[in-house]
Amino acid sequence: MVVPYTHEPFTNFQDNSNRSEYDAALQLVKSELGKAYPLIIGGERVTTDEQIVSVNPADKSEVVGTVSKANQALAEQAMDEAQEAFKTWSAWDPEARANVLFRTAAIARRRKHEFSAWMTYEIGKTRKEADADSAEAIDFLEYYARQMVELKDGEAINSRWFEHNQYTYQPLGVGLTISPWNLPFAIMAGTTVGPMVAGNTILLKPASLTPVITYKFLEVLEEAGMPAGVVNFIPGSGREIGDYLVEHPKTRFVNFTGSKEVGIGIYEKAAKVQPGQNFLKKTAIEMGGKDTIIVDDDADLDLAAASIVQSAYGFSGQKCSACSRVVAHEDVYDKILEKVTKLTEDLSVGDPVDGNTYMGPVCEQSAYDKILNYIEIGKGEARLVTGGSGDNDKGYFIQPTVFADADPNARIMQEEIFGPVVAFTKAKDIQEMIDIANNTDYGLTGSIISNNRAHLEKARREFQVGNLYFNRGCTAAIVGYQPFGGFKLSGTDAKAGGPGYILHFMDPKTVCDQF
Ligand SMILES: NC(=O)c1ccc[n+]([C@@H]2O[C@H](COP(=O)([O-])OP(=O)(O)OC[C@H]3O[C@@H](n4cnc5c(N)ncnc54)[C@H](O)[C@@H]3O)[C@@H](O)[C@H]2O)c1
Ligand SMILES: N[C@@H](CCC=O)C(=O)O
Repeated sequence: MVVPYTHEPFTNFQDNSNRSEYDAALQLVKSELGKAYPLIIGGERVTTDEQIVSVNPADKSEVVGTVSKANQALAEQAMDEAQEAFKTWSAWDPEARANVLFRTAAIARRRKHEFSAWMTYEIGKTRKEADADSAEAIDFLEYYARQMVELKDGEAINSRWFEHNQYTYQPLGVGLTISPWNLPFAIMAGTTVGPMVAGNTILLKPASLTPVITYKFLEVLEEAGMPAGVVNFIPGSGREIGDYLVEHPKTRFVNFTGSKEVGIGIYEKAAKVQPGQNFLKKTAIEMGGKDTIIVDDDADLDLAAASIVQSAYGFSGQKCSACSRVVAHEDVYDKILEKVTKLTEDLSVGDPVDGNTYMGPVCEQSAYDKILNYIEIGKGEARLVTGGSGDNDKGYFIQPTVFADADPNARIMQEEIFGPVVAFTKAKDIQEMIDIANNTDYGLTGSIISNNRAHLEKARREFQVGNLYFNRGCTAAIVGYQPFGGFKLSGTDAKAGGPGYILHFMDPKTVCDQF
Protein backbone atom coordinates (compact mmCIF):
# COMPACT_ATOMS: atom_id res chain seq x y z
CA MET A 1 0.00 0.00 0.00
CA VAL A 2 1.52 3.29 -1.10
CA VAL A 3 1.28 6.17 1.39
CA PRO A 4 -0.28 9.41 0.10
CA TYR A 5 2.01 11.82 -1.72
CA THR A 6 3.45 14.84 0.07
CA HIS A 7 6.26 16.95 -1.32
CA GLU A 8 9.86 16.58 -0.23
CA PRO A 9 10.61 19.17 2.49
CA PHE A 10 13.24 21.83 1.80
CA THR A 11 16.40 21.77 3.89
CA ASN A 12 16.68 24.36 6.63
CA PHE A 13 20.17 25.78 6.14
CA GLN A 14 19.89 27.86 9.31
CA ASP A 15 20.44 24.56 11.07
CA ASN A 16 24.18 24.02 11.54
CA SER A 17 24.00 20.26 11.11
CA ASN A 18 22.37 20.72 7.69
CA ARG A 19 25.04 23.25 6.72
CA SER A 20 27.75 20.78 7.75
CA GLU A 21 26.14 17.95 5.81
CA TYR A 22 26.01 20.15 2.71
CA ASP A 23 29.64 21.17 3.18
CA ALA A 24 30.58 17.48 3.40
CA ALA A 25 28.68 16.80 0.15
CA LEU A 26 30.55 19.67 -1.55
CA GLN A 27 33.84 18.16 -0.38
CA LEU A 28 32.85 14.76 -1.75
CA VAL A 29 31.86 16.18 -5.12
CA LYS A 30 34.99 18.31 -5.30
CA SER A 31 37.09 15.19 -4.82
CA GLU A 32 35.33 13.66 -7.85
CA LEU A 33 35.63 16.60 -10.25
CA GLY A 34 37.31 16.06 -13.59
CA LYS A 35 36.30 12.43 -14.15
CA ALA A 36 35.22 11.03 -17.52
CA TYR A 37 31.73 9.67 -18.17
CA PRO A 38 30.59 7.41 -21.03
CA LEU A 39 27.27 7.21 -22.87
CA ILE A 40 24.86 4.51 -21.69
CA ILE A 41 23.21 2.67 -24.57
CA GLY A 42 21.26 -0.51 -23.86
CA GLY A 43 22.94 -0.62 -20.45
CA GLU A 44 26.42 -0.68 -22.04
CA ARG A 45 29.02 2.03 -21.42
CA VAL A 46 30.20 3.59 -24.68
CA THR A 47 33.16 5.98 -24.79
CA THR A 48 33.65 8.31 -27.73
CA ASP A 49 36.63 10.35 -28.91
CA GLU A 50 34.59 13.50 -29.05
CA GLN A 51 33.80 14.80 -25.56
CA ILE A 52 31.60 17.44 -23.91
CA VAL A 53 33.57 19.33 -21.28
CA SER A 54 31.41 20.43 -18.37
CA VAL A 55 32.85 23.48 -16.63
CA ASN A 56 32.05 25.21 -13.33
CA PRO A 57 30.46 28.56 -14.32
CA ALA A 58 31.72 30.13 -11.07
CA ASP A 59 35.30 29.14 -11.92
CA LYS A 60 35.97 28.63 -15.61
CA SER A 61 39.24 26.84 -14.91
CA GLU A 62 37.51 24.02 -13.04
CA VAL A 63 36.41 21.03 -15.13
CA VAL A 64 33.44 19.26 -13.56
CA GLY A 65 33.66 16.29 -15.89
CA THR A 66 34.19 15.20 -19.48
CA VAL A 67 31.35 13.32 -21.07
CA SER A 68 31.22 11.24 -24.23
CA LYS A 69 29.23 12.75 -27.06
CA ALA A 70 26.77 10.77 -29.17
CA ASN A 71 26.67 11.10 -32.95
CA GLN A 72 23.93 9.98 -35.32
CA ALA A 73 25.22 6.41 -35.58
CA LEU A 74 25.19 6.06 -31.79
CA ALA A 75 21.77 7.71 -31.62
CA GLU A 76 20.57 5.06 -34.08
CA GLN A 77 22.07 2.33 -31.92
CA ALA A 78 20.28 3.80 -28.90
CA MET A 79 17.03 3.79 -30.85
CA ASP A 80 17.47 0.05 -31.61
CA GLU A 81 18.19 -0.74 -27.96
CA ALA A 82 15.21 1.30 -26.80
CA GLN A 83 12.95 -0.49 -29.33
CA GLU A 84 14.12 -3.84 -28.00
CA ALA A 85 13.72 -2.83 -24.35
CA PHE A 86 10.20 -1.56 -25.05
CA LYS A 87 9.05 -5.10 -25.82
CA THR A 88 9.60 -6.20 -22.23
CA TRP A 89 9.36 -2.94 -20.24
CA SER A 90 5.93 -2.13 -21.67
CA ALA A 91 4.72 -5.55 -20.49
CA TRP A 92 5.93 -5.05 -16.91
CA ASP A 93 3.20 -4.74 -14.32
CA PRO A 94 2.68 -0.95 -13.95
CA GLU A 95 3.13 -1.28 -10.17
CA ALA A 96 6.51 -2.93 -10.75
CA ARG A 97 7.50 -0.03 -13.00
CA ALA A 98 6.36 2.37 -10.27
CA ASN A 99 8.51 0.50 -7.76
CA VAL A 100 11.63 1.36 -9.79
CA LEU A 101 10.71 5.03 -9.36
CA PHE A 102 9.96 4.66 -5.65
CA ARG A 103 13.35 3.04 -5.08
CA THR A 104 15.08 5.69 -7.21
CA ALA A 105 13.41 8.36 -5.06
CA ALA A 106 14.57 6.64 -1.87
CA ILE A 107 18.18 6.48 -3.06
CA ALA A 108 18.11 10.07 -4.31
CA ARG A 109 16.64 11.21 -0.99
CA ARG A 110 19.46 9.54 0.95
CA ARG A 111 22.02 11.21 -1.32
CA LYS A 112 20.12 14.49 -1.78
CA HIS A 113 22.91 16.87 -0.73
CA GLU A 114 25.35 15.07 -2.99
CA PHE A 115 23.09 15.63 -5.99
CA SER A 116 22.61 19.26 -4.96
CA ALA A 117 26.37 19.72 -4.59
CA TRP A 118 26.87 18.45 -8.15
CA MET A 119 24.53 21.23 -9.29
CA THR A 120 26.44 23.79 -7.25
CA TYR A 121 29.58 22.90 -9.19
CA GLU A 122 28.12 22.06 -12.58
CA ILE A 123 25.66 24.96 -13.05
CA GLY A 124 26.31 27.40 -10.20
CA LYS A 125 23.29 26.76 -7.96
CA THR A 126 23.39 28.13 -4.44
CA ARG A 127 22.56 25.54 -1.82
CA LYS A 128 18.96 26.76 -1.46
CA GLU A 129 18.33 26.61 -5.21
CA ALA A 130 20.09 23.26 -5.61
CA ASP A 131 18.18 21.80 -2.68
CA ALA A 132 14.88 22.87 -4.28
CA ASP A 133 15.95 21.28 -7.57
CA SER A 134 16.77 17.96 -5.86
CA ALA A 135 13.53 18.05 -3.86
CA GLU A 136 11.57 18.57 -7.08
CA ALA A 137 13.31 15.65 -8.79
CA ILE A 138 12.34 13.39 -5.86
CA ASP A 139 8.79 14.75 -6.02
CA PHE A 140 8.48 13.90 -9.72
CA LEU A 141 9.58 10.32 -9.01
CA GLU A 142 7.14 9.91 -6.13
CA TYR A 143 4.27 11.65 -7.89
CA TYR A 144 4.43 9.99 -11.31
CA ALA A 145 4.89 6.55 -9.72
CA ARG A 146 1.62 7.04 -7.82
CA GLN A 147 -0.05 8.37 -10.95
CA MET A 148 0.81 5.17 -12.82
CA VAL A 149 -0.53 3.05 -9.97
CA GLU A 150 -3.79 5.01 -10.10
CA LEU A 151 -4.11 4.69 -13.88
CA LYS A 152 -3.07 1.05 -14.22
CA ASP A 153 -6.65 -0.27 -14.60
CA GLY A 154 -7.82 2.62 -16.74
CA GLU A 155 -10.99 4.62 -16.10
CA ALA A 156 -14.57 3.60 -15.36
CA ILE A 157 -16.96 3.81 -18.33
CA ASN A 158 -20.46 2.52 -18.96
CA SER A 159 -21.44 -0.97 -20.13
CA ARG A 160 -24.82 -2.45 -21.08
CA TRP A 161 -26.13 -5.91 -19.96
CA PHE A 162 -24.81 -7.69 -23.07
CA GLU A 163 -21.32 -6.17 -23.16
CA HIS A 164 -18.33 -5.27 -21.04
CA ASN A 165 -16.58 -2.04 -22.04
CA GLN A 166 -13.09 -1.25 -20.91
CA TYR A 167 -11.01 1.94 -21.17
CA THR A 168 -7.34 1.50 -20.45
CA TYR A 169 -4.04 3.21 -21.27
CA GLN A 170 -1.15 1.72 -23.17
CA PRO A 171 2.36 3.09 -23.66
CA LEU A 172 3.42 4.53 -27.00
CA GLY A 173 6.91 3.19 -27.68
CA VAL A 174 10.29 4.91 -27.84
CA GLY A 175 10.29 8.59 -26.96
CA LEU A 176 12.84 11.36 -26.92
CA THR A 177 13.40 13.52 -23.84
CA ILE A 178 15.31 16.75 -24.47
CA SER A 179 16.01 18.67 -21.28
CA PRO A 180 17.41 22.12 -20.36
CA TRP A 181 20.30 22.97 -18.05
CA ASN A 182 18.48 25.28 -15.65
CA LEU A 183 16.72 22.61 -13.59
CA PRO A 184 19.20 19.95 -14.56
CA PHE A 185 18.04 17.36 -12.03
CA ALA A 186 14.32 18.09 -11.59
CA ILE A 187 13.25 18.70 -15.19
CA MET A 188 15.65 16.16 -16.65
CA ALA A 189 14.39 13.49 -14.21
CA GLY A 190 10.71 14.45 -14.40
CA THR A 191 10.53 14.52 -18.18
CA THR A 192 12.29 11.16 -18.30
CA VAL A 193 10.54 9.15 -15.60
CA GLY A 194 6.99 10.38 -16.39
CA PRO A 195 6.90 8.71 -19.80
CA MET A 196 9.13 5.88 -18.55
CA VAL A 197 6.78 4.75 -15.75
CA ALA A 198 3.99 4.77 -18.33
CA GLY A 199 5.84 1.91 -20.04
CA ASN A 200 7.75 3.78 -22.74
CA THR A 201 11.48 3.61 -23.29
CA ILE A 202 13.52 6.77 -23.52
CA LEU A 203 16.35 8.37 -25.44
CA LEU A 204 17.57 11.06 -23.04
CA LYS A 205 19.47 13.98 -24.52
CA PRO A 206 20.36 16.33 -21.69
CA ALA A 207 21.62 19.88 -22.11
CA SER A 208 25.32 20.02 -22.91
CA LEU A 209 26.02 22.23 -19.86
CA THR A 210 24.77 19.61 -17.40
CA PRO A 211 25.60 16.09 -18.54
CA VAL A 212 27.34 14.99 -15.32
CA ILE A 213 24.32 15.37 -13.01
CA THR A 214 22.35 13.46 -15.66
CA TYR A 215 24.84 10.58 -15.67
CA LYS A 216 24.67 10.46 -11.85
CA PHE A 217 20.89 10.10 -12.09
CA LEU A 218 21.19 7.28 -14.64
CA GLU A 219 23.39 5.40 -12.18
CA VAL A 220 20.66 5.65 -9.56
CA LEU A 221 17.96 4.45 -11.98
CA GLU A 222 20.15 1.42 -12.71
CA GLU A 223 20.77 0.78 -9.03
CA ALA A 224 17.02 0.94 -8.45
CA GLY A 225 16.46 -1.91 -10.92
CA MET A 226 15.73 -0.19 -14.23
CA PRO A 227 16.36 -2.76 -16.97
CA ALA A 228 18.98 -2.08 -19.64
CA GLY A 229 17.79 0.02 -22.57
CA VAL A 230 14.81 1.61 -20.79
CA VAL A 231 16.56 4.98 -20.48
CA ASN A 232 19.52 5.58 -22.77
CA PHE A 233 21.93 8.41 -21.97
CA ILE A 234 22.95 10.15 -25.19
CA PRO A 235 24.27 13.67 -24.65
CA GLY A 236 25.20 15.43 -27.86
CA SER A 237 24.60 18.37 -30.12
CA GLY A 238 20.98 19.49 -30.34
CA ARG A 239 21.34 20.12 -34.04
CA GLU A 240 23.09 16.86 -34.83
CA ILE A 241 21.35 14.19 -32.78
CA GLY A 242 18.41 16.28 -31.52
CA ASP A 243 17.09 17.01 -34.99
CA TYR A 244 17.96 13.49 -36.19
CA LEU A 245 15.91 11.85 -33.45
CA VAL A 246 13.04 14.35 -33.57
CA GLU A 247 12.65 13.49 -37.28
CA HIS A 248 13.29 9.77 -36.82
CA PRO A 249 10.35 7.69 -38.15
CA LYS A 250 10.43 5.44 -35.07
CA THR A 251 10.29 8.24 -32.47
CA ARG A 252 6.76 8.04 -31.04
CA PHE A 253 6.89 11.21 -28.93
CA VAL A 254 9.11 14.15 -28.08
CA ASN A 255 9.17 15.57 -24.57
CA PHE A 256 11.03 18.86 -24.86
CA THR A 257 11.74 21.62 -22.35
CA GLY A 258 13.82 24.59 -23.45
CA SER A 259 13.71 27.82 -25.39
CA LYS A 260 10.91 29.08 -27.62
CA GLU A 261 13.11 29.13 -30.72
CA VAL A 262 14.21 25.49 -30.38
CA GLY A 263 10.79 24.34 -29.17
CA ILE A 264 8.93 25.77 -32.15
CA GLY A 265 11.42 24.13 -34.52
CA ILE A 266 10.95 20.76 -32.83
CA TYR A 267 7.15 21.11 -32.90
CA GLU A 268 7.27 21.72 -36.66
CA LYS A 269 9.73 18.91 -37.39
CA ALA A 270 7.86 16.39 -35.24
CA ALA A 271 4.61 17.18 -37.07
CA LYS A 272 5.97 15.95 -40.40
CA VAL A 273 5.15 12.31 -41.12
CA GLN A 274 8.34 10.67 -42.36
CA PRO A 275 8.59 7.85 -44.92
CA GLY A 276 7.91 4.58 -43.08
CA GLN A 277 6.11 6.30 -40.20
CA ASN A 278 2.50 5.19 -39.68
CA PHE A 279 1.54 7.33 -36.67
CA LEU A 280 1.45 10.98 -35.62
CA LYS A 281 4.13 11.92 -33.09
CA LYS A 282 2.94 13.29 -29.78
CA THR A 283 4.75 16.31 -28.43
CA ALA A 284 5.01 18.04 -25.08
CA ILE A 285 6.86 21.28 -25.76
CA GLU A 286 7.49 23.50 -22.73
CA MET A 287 9.22 26.77 -23.54
CA GLY A 288 10.18 30.16 -22.14
CA GLY A 289 8.45 32.93 -20.25
CA LYS A 290 8.31 36.69 -19.74
CA ASP A 291 6.68 36.70 -16.39
CA THR A 292 4.99 39.64 -14.67
CA ILE A 293 4.24 40.57 -11.09
CA ILE A 294 1.40 43.08 -10.72
CA VAL A 295 1.51 45.34 -7.66
CA ASP A 296 -1.89 46.78 -6.81
CA ASP A 297 -2.52 50.11 -5.06
CA ASP A 298 -3.47 48.47 -1.75
CA ALA A 299 -0.76 45.77 -1.82
CA ASP A 300 1.44 44.87 1.13
CA LEU A 301 4.56 46.46 -0.37
CA ASP A 302 7.03 44.55 1.79
CA LEU A 303 5.49 41.30 0.59
CA ALA A 304 5.53 42.62 -2.98
CA ALA A 305 9.19 43.64 -2.80
CA ALA A 306 10.30 40.33 -1.27
CA SER A 307 8.28 38.39 -3.87
CA ILE A 308 9.76 40.38 -6.77
CA VAL A 309 13.34 40.01 -5.57
CA GLN A 310 13.07 36.30 -4.92
CA SER A 311 11.33 35.67 -8.26
CA ALA A 312 13.68 37.89 -10.27
CA TYR A 313 17.04 36.84 -8.85
CA GLY A 314 16.67 33.26 -7.59
CA PHE A 315 19.24 31.24 -9.60
CA SER A 316 20.29 34.53 -11.25
CA GLY A 317 16.92 34.86 -12.98
CA GLN A 318 17.60 31.74 -15.03
CA LYS A 319 14.12 30.30 -14.65
CA CYS A 320 11.35 30.21 -17.22
CA SER A 321 9.15 31.39 -14.34
CA ALA A 322 11.42 34.30 -13.31
CA CYS A 323 9.87 37.71 -12.76
CA SER A 324 11.33 39.98 -15.42
CA ARG A 325 8.54 42.58 -15.49
CA VAL A 326 6.80 44.48 -12.72
CA VAL A 327 3.61 46.38 -13.46
CA ALA A 328 2.82 48.63 -10.50
CA HIS A 329 -0.14 50.89 -9.83
CA GLU A 330 0.91 54.53 -10.25
CA ASP A 331 0.03 55.33 -6.61
CA VAL A 332 2.60 52.85 -5.24
CA TYR A 333 5.07 52.78 -8.13
CA ASP A 334 7.80 54.91 -6.53
CA LYS A 335 7.55 53.14 -3.18
CA ILE A 336 7.75 49.59 -4.58
CA LEU A 337 10.62 50.57 -6.88
CA GLU A 338 12.52 51.98 -3.91
CA LYS A 339 11.93 48.89 -1.76
CA VAL A 340 12.98 46.49 -4.52
CA THR A 341 16.08 48.58 -5.26
CA LYS A 342 17.09 48.53 -1.61
CA LEU A 343 16.68 44.75 -1.30
CA THR A 344 18.50 44.22 -4.62
CA GLU A 345 21.49 46.28 -3.51
CA ASP A 346 21.81 44.14 -0.38
CA LEU A 347 22.12 40.85 -2.30
CA SER A 348 25.45 39.04 -2.29
CA VAL A 349 26.75 37.80 -5.64
CA GLY A 350 29.55 35.25 -5.71
CA ASP A 351 30.66 31.64 -5.58
CA PRO A 352 27.70 29.42 -4.70
CA VAL A 353 30.01 27.07 -2.79
CA ASP A 354 29.97 29.78 -0.11
CA GLY A 355 26.83 29.23 1.96
CA ASN A 356 26.31 32.98 2.35
CA THR A 357 26.02 33.71 -1.37
CA TYR A 358 22.53 34.70 -2.52
CA MET A 359 23.19 34.71 -6.26
CA GLY A 360 25.77 32.70 -8.16
CA PRO A 361 26.97 33.07 -11.76
CA VAL A 362 25.03 32.77 -14.99
CA CYS A 363 25.57 29.58 -16.91
CA GLU A 364 28.16 30.30 -19.62
CA GLN A 365 29.94 32.95 -21.69
CA SER A 366 27.23 33.21 -24.36
CA ALA A 367 24.54 33.75 -21.70
CA TYR A 368 26.76 36.34 -19.99
CA ASP A 369 27.18 38.20 -23.30
CA LYS A 370 23.48 37.98 -24.13
CA ILE A 371 22.37 39.31 -20.73
CA LEU A 372 24.86 42.20 -20.81
CA ASN A 373 23.69 42.99 -24.31
CA TYR A 374 20.09 43.20 -23.06
CA ILE A 375 21.30 45.48 -20.27
CA GLU A 376 22.81 47.77 -22.93
CA ILE A 377 19.51 47.69 -24.84
CA GLY A 378 17.72 48.46 -21.57
CA LYS A 379 19.88 51.53 -20.99
CA GLY A 380 18.49 52.93 -24.23
CA GLU A 381 14.90 51.95 -23.46
CA ALA A 382 14.49 52.67 -19.75
CA ARG A 383 16.18 54.12 -16.66
CA LEU A 384 18.88 51.96 -15.07
CA VAL A 385 18.29 52.11 -11.32
CA THR A 386 20.82 49.61 -9.99
CA GLY A 387 23.18 46.87 -11.20
CA GLY A 388 23.94 46.79 -14.89
CA SER A 389 27.46 45.39 -14.81
CA GLY A 390 29.22 42.05 -14.97
CA ASP A 391 32.56 40.44 -14.20
CA ASN A 392 33.72 37.36 -16.07
CA ASP A 393 37.34 37.18 -14.95
CA LYS A 394 36.85 34.00 -12.99
CA GLY A 395 33.20 33.05 -13.52
CA TYR A 396 30.17 34.57 -15.21
CA PHE A 397 28.87 37.02 -12.60
CA ILE A 398 26.27 39.70 -13.31
CA GLN A 399 24.97 42.20 -10.78
CA PRO A 400 21.21 42.01 -10.15
CA THR A 401 19.73 44.77 -12.25
CA VAL A 402 16.63 46.97 -12.02
CA PHE A 403 15.26 49.16 -14.80
CA ALA A 404 12.47 51.70 -14.23
CA ASP A 405 9.98 53.47 -16.50
CA ALA A 406 10.11 50.91 -19.28
CA ASP A 407 7.60 51.11 -22.11
CA PRO A 408 5.48 47.90 -22.05
CA ASN A 409 6.51 47.27 -25.66
CA ALA A 410 10.24 47.78 -25.08
CA ARG A 411 12.44 44.82 -25.94
CA ILE A 412 13.43 44.33 -22.30
CA MET A 413 9.70 44.05 -21.53
CA GLN A 414 9.00 41.60 -24.36
CA GLU A 415 11.98 39.28 -24.88
CA GLU A 416 13.17 36.56 -22.52
CA ILE A 417 16.50 37.72 -21.06
CA PHE A 418 17.02 34.71 -18.77
CA GLY A 419 19.24 36.60 -16.37
CA PRO A 420 19.01 38.78 -13.24
CA VAL A 421 17.23 41.72 -14.86
CA VAL A 422 13.82 43.14 -13.96
CA ALA A 423 12.03 46.10 -15.55
CA PHE A 424 9.28 48.26 -14.01
CA THR A 425 6.40 50.01 -15.67
CA LYS A 426 3.43 51.87 -14.19
CA ALA A 427 -0.30 51.70 -14.91
CA LYS A 428 -3.37 53.62 -13.82
CA ASP A 429 -5.77 50.83 -12.83
CA ILE A 430 -6.28 47.07 -12.62
CA GLN A 431 -7.48 46.79 -16.23
CA GLU A 432 -4.37 48.46 -17.56
CA MET A 433 -2.13 46.36 -15.29
CA ILE A 434 -3.66 43.12 -16.59
CA ASP A 435 -3.55 44.33 -20.19
CA ILE A 436 0.16 45.08 -19.89
CA ALA A 437 0.81 41.75 -18.16
CA ASN A 438 -0.88 39.99 -21.08
CA ASN A 439 0.86 41.89 -23.88
CA THR A 440 3.64 39.36 -24.57
CA ASP A 441 3.82 36.26 -26.75
CA TYR A 442 4.42 34.21 -23.62
CA GLY A 443 1.93 33.02 -21.01
CA LEU A 444 3.81 31.03 -18.42
CA THR A 445 3.62 32.47 -14.88
CA GLY A 446 2.42 35.64 -13.22
CA SER A 447 1.53 37.03 -9.82
CA ILE A 448 -0.68 39.73 -8.44
CA ILE A 449 0.00 41.26 -5.05
CA SER A 450 -3.26 42.81 -3.89
CA ASN A 451 -5.68 42.98 -0.98
CA ASN A 452 -8.60 43.68 -3.28
CA ARG A 453 -10.58 40.44 -3.71
CA ALA A 454 -12.42 41.75 -6.77
CA HIS A 455 -9.10 42.51 -8.45
CA LEU A 456 -7.77 39.05 -7.61
CA GLU A 457 -10.91 37.47 -9.09
CA LYS A 458 -10.58 39.61 -12.22
CA ALA A 459 -6.97 38.42 -12.56
CA ARG A 460 -8.13 34.81 -12.10
CA ARG A 461 -10.33 35.27 -15.19
CA GLU A 462 -8.21 37.56 -17.35
CA PHE A 463 -4.49 37.12 -16.56
CA GLN A 464 -3.48 34.75 -19.35
CA VAL A 465 -0.84 32.50 -17.80
CA GLY A 466 -0.69 28.78 -17.06
CA ASN A 467 0.50 29.39 -13.49
CA LEU A 468 -1.06 32.35 -11.69
CA TYR A 469 -0.20 33.20 -8.10
CA PHE A 470 -1.92 35.55 -5.64
CA ASN A 471 0.14 37.34 -2.98
CA ARG A 472 3.37 35.42 -3.54
CA GLY A 473 6.15 35.28 -6.11
CA CYS A 474 5.81 33.69 -9.54
CA THR A 475 8.47 30.95 -9.21
CA ALA A 476 8.79 27.71 -7.23
CA ALA A 477 5.83 25.59 -8.28
CA ILE A 478 5.68 22.34 -6.33
CA VAL A 479 4.94 18.98 -7.94
CA GLY A 480 1.41 17.84 -7.16
CA TYR A 481 0.52 21.24 -5.67
CA GLN A 482 1.01 23.73 -8.51
CA PRO A 483 1.13 21.69 -11.76
CA PHE A 484 3.35 23.63 -14.14
CA GLY A 485 3.07 24.74 -17.77
CA GLY A 486 2.26 27.79 -19.85
CA PHE A 487 -0.15 29.22 -22.42
CA LYS A 488 0.59 30.88 -25.77
CA LEU A 489 4.20 30.56 -26.93
CA SER A 490 5.24 29.24 -23.54
CA GLY A 491 4.26 25.82 -24.79
CA THR A 492 1.76 22.99 -24.92
CA ASP A 493 0.89 23.38 -21.22
CA ALA A 494 1.67 19.74 -20.45
CA LYS A 495 1.43 20.58 -16.73
CA ALA A 496 4.47 18.85 -15.31
CA GLY A 497 3.71 17.57 -11.82
CA GLY A 498 -0.01 17.57 -12.57
CA PRO A 499 -2.66 14.86 -12.48
CA GLY A 500 -2.81 14.40 -16.25
CA TYR A 501 0.89 14.50 -17.01
CA ILE A 502 1.66 10.89 -17.88
CA LEU A 503 -1.45 10.67 -20.06
CA HIS A 504 0.50 12.68 -22.65
CA PHE A 505 2.65 9.60 -23.17
CA MET A 506 0.00 6.92 -23.48
CA ASP A 507 -2.74 5.94 -25.90
CA PRO A 508 -6.15 5.33 -24.37
CA LYS A 509 -7.77 2.16 -25.71
CA THR A 510 -11.42 1.12 -25.70
CA VAL A 511 -12.31 -2.58 -25.78
CA CYS A 512 -15.91 -3.68 -26.14
CA ASP A 513 -16.49 -7.36 -25.27
CA GLN A 514 -20.01 -8.31 -26.38
CA PHE A 515 -21.59 -11.38 -24.72
N1 LIG B 1 8.40 25.92 -19.60
C1 LIG B 1 9.21 25.25 -18.81
O1 LIG B 1 8.78 24.37 -18.04
C2 LIG B 1 10.68 25.53 -18.85
C3 LIG B 1 11.48 25.00 -17.85
C4 LIG B 1 12.86 25.24 -17.90
C5 LIG B 1 13.40 26.01 -18.90
N2 LIG B 1 12.59 26.52 -19.84
C6 LIG B 1 13.16 27.36 -20.91
O2 LIG B 1 14.35 26.76 -21.38
C7 LIG B 1 15.25 27.76 -21.86
C8 LIG B 1 16.61 27.57 -21.22
O3 LIG B 1 17.08 26.30 -21.48
P1 LIG B 1 18.15 25.97 -22.62
O4 LIG B 1 19.07 27.14 -22.79
O5 LIG B 1 18.72 24.64 -22.29
O6 LIG B 1 17.21 25.88 -23.90
P2 LIG B 1 17.59 25.40 -25.37
O7 LIG B 1 16.34 25.47 -26.17
O8 LIG B 1 18.78 26.07 -25.88
O9 LIG B 1 18.00 23.88 -25.16
C9 LIG B 1 17.11 22.93 -24.57
C10 LIG B 1 17.53 21.55 -25.03
O10 LIG B 1 17.31 21.45 -26.43
C11 LIG B 1 18.47 20.97 -27.06
N3 LIG B 1 18.50 21.45 -28.45
C12 LIG B 1 19.03 22.60 -28.92
N4 LIG B 1 18.84 22.68 -30.27
C13 LIG B 1 18.14 21.57 -30.62
C14 LIG B 1 17.62 21.09 -31.86
N5 LIG B 1 17.76 21.75 -33.00
N6 LIG B 1 16.96 19.90 -31.85
C15 LIG B 1 16.78 19.23 -30.70
N7 LIG B 1 17.26 19.62 -29.52
C16 LIG B 1 17.92 20.79 -29.47
C17 LIG B 1 19.59 21.48 -26.18
O11 LIG B 1 20.78 20.75 -26.41
C18 LIG B 1 19.00 21.23 -24.81
O12 LIG B 1 19.14 19.88 -24.43
C19 LIG B 1 14.62 29.08 -21.47
O13 LIG B 1 13.97 29.63 -22.58
C20 LIG B 1 13.61 28.68 -20.40
O14 LIG B 1 12.56 29.59 -20.26
C21 LIG B 1 11.25 26.28 -19.86
N1 LIG C 1 8.91 25.08 -12.33
C1 LIG C 1 9.84 26.13 -11.99
C2 LIG C 1 10.41 26.80 -13.17
C3 LIG C 1 10.97 25.96 -14.25
C4 LIG C 1 11.59 26.82 -15.31
O1 LIG C 1 12.70 27.15 -15.36
C5 LIG C 1 9.16 27.19 -11.15
O2 LIG C 1 7.97 27.10 -10.88
O3 LIG C 1 9.83 28.13 -10.75
